[in-house]
Amino acid sequence: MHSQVHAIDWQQQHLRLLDQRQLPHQQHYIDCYNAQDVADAIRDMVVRGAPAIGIAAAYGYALEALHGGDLQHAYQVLAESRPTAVNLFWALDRMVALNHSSHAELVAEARRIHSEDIAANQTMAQFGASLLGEGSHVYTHCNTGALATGGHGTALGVIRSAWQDGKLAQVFAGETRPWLQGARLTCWELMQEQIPVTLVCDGAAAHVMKQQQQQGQGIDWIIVGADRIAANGDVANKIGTYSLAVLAKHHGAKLMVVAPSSSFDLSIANGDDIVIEQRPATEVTELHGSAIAPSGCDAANPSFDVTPAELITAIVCEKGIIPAPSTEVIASLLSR
Ligand SMILES: CSC[C@@H](O)[C@@H](O)C(=O)COP(=O)(O)O
Repeated sequence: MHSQVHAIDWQQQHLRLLDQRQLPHQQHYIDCYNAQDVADAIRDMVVRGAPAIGIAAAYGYALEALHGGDLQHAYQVLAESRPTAVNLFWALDRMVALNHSSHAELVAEARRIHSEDIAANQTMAQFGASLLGEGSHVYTHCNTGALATGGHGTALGVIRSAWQDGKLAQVFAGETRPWLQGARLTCWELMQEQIPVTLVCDGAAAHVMKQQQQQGQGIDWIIVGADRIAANGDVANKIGTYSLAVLAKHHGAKLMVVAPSSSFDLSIANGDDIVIEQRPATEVTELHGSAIAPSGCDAANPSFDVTPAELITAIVCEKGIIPAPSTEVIASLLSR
């Protein structure tokens, strides 16, 4: 692993979370002592990114046990924090399965969920990087790095590993309105490792792709993460991913989705049944607490969208590469 920040730090009796709302300008930490503290941190975006949300929730559940709290209540508040990332429910279910265990065993399980995620990221990164050719131009969206996971990252893990393999010419990072995870977090992570990144405002993606193509330096791969992958390979990810998938088709770019097996939800046949989180309108109508839209303006703020499987070139998880995702291939790979 590299010198990446620790977004989630277990401190024996409490959980320390890097407050991602304040990045890149301040590295401020928030201490959580029970499940409610962790649920608040997830809902308020202190910790975000599907795998990181799952890991934090597992620690939140363990904290409640450690301090003799009500585990049913812990499950409930954590499960209600954010609806789309299935990793949250996957991690909580793993904890509940150990309900009659000691608090030490619950803490150990949370730590296992954390370390398994880091290992999965390393494996996926190698698989994903193997798909890239020399001198690749890639485009990513939101933040899928060390901050969004146990460490290393999913899509950003592939980008990190491809850079180490000498395969990358340039990374383009979409800013990702309204929380600006791309601008604030992805550019920060990449610049710390001197990986060449150009920040692109969301509305400029089509133009940048056309321009790169005209210059003979077209985007080879769009590489993104996932919050929930349905049985047929439809992928819910940060709002704007679907637009990029459509653009990729028009501009001859391939689309790679990188996510651990904990992001798959085989109980959902296709993406239509994935619950899309709607966040407050003020996140769109205000910037840093100042109004940018007329007072009383209505705003839609879906946090995620669903990209149909047919637009995805490959899904990469720690169990392998799924080219042209379909229900059959996904079921077969995940059962290994
Ligand atoms: C490895 S993170 C994968 C996804 O969780 C990521 O792309 C994303 O959409 C994060 O959304 P966020 O709202 O910041 O939690």
